[in-house]
Amino acid sequence: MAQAKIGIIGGSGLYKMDALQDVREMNLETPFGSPSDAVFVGTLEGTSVAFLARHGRHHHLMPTELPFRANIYAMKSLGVEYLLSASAVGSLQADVKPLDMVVPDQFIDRTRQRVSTFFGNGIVAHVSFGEPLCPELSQVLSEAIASLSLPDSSLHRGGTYVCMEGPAFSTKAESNLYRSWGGTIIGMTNLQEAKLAREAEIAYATLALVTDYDCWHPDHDSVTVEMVIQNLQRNAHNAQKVIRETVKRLSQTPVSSPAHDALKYAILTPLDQVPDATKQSLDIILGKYL
Ligand SMILES: CSC[C@H]1O[C@H](OP(=O)(O)O)[C@H](O)[C@@H]1O
Ligand SMILES: Nc1ncnc2[nH]cnc12
Repeated sequence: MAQAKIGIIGGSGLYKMDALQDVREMNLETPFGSPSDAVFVGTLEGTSVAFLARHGRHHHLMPTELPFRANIYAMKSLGVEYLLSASAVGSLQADVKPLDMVVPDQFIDRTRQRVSTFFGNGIVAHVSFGEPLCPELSQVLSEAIASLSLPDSSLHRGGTYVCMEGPAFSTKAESNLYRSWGGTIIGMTNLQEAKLAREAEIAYATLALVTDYDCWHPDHDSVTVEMVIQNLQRNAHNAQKVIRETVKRLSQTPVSSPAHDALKYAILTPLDQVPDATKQSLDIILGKYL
């Protein structure tokens, strides 16, 4: 039976959910290794949710080192159908200010060293990714933010999240290039999660918390970790409020997401041709098609 239909991945500055009650700490193993940390399953707004600190509770994992597959697989194994990511981002646009919140609807992938698929080893699948973030879940998240009327924080619905490799921040030339491409915000983590969540048929949406103007803005200092953490600390309480409100709304009115059937027409390899070991390691993801 599902332990939690809603999952939360907390990024920089969001290492635990304060309001989570009756918490169980679950140390999960997956065919793709261990997740970033234990998954905390508990009750939020009367609903069972699973929380994972993306970089570990002591922030010991770099973006490049994140066990993305294990993290998404662990969420899937708990029965998660909706996954909310809370992430720190830099702004690439003047009207997107530090402390604002963005619910992006697109990505540009500038990563170079990451595995972003569960497939291979005898099974080929190509999921649709034209709408990389779930529009329905993003809508619930946006409505939750808007309903809270947070002071000092504007909501931006839609926008392009540029996902870079890191760990060093961008050069000015890169930052300006991303601006010229129409990028709205920049971060280092969400693209792989969104792809893997899609392959695992989990609806995924991002609450992007703006912490800085990266390094392009002539009137603002270039991003530093200190700046990111300071602004996140100012915003952490609001982020938790938004997550609680989203969970409340989602549990009252669950949305149906195209992501929940993402594999229906995506798998090219006849399943009776897939090696047993591969079938076994993808059991939780392929289950309903086997
Ligand atoms: C601490 S600044 C850079 C760091 O913050 C963001 O992390 P997350 O997406 O997990 O909130 C960014 O992607 C970098 O990993
Ligand atoms: N400017 C920036 N670039 C990449 N990741 C970030 N996370 C927060 N601010 C960032």
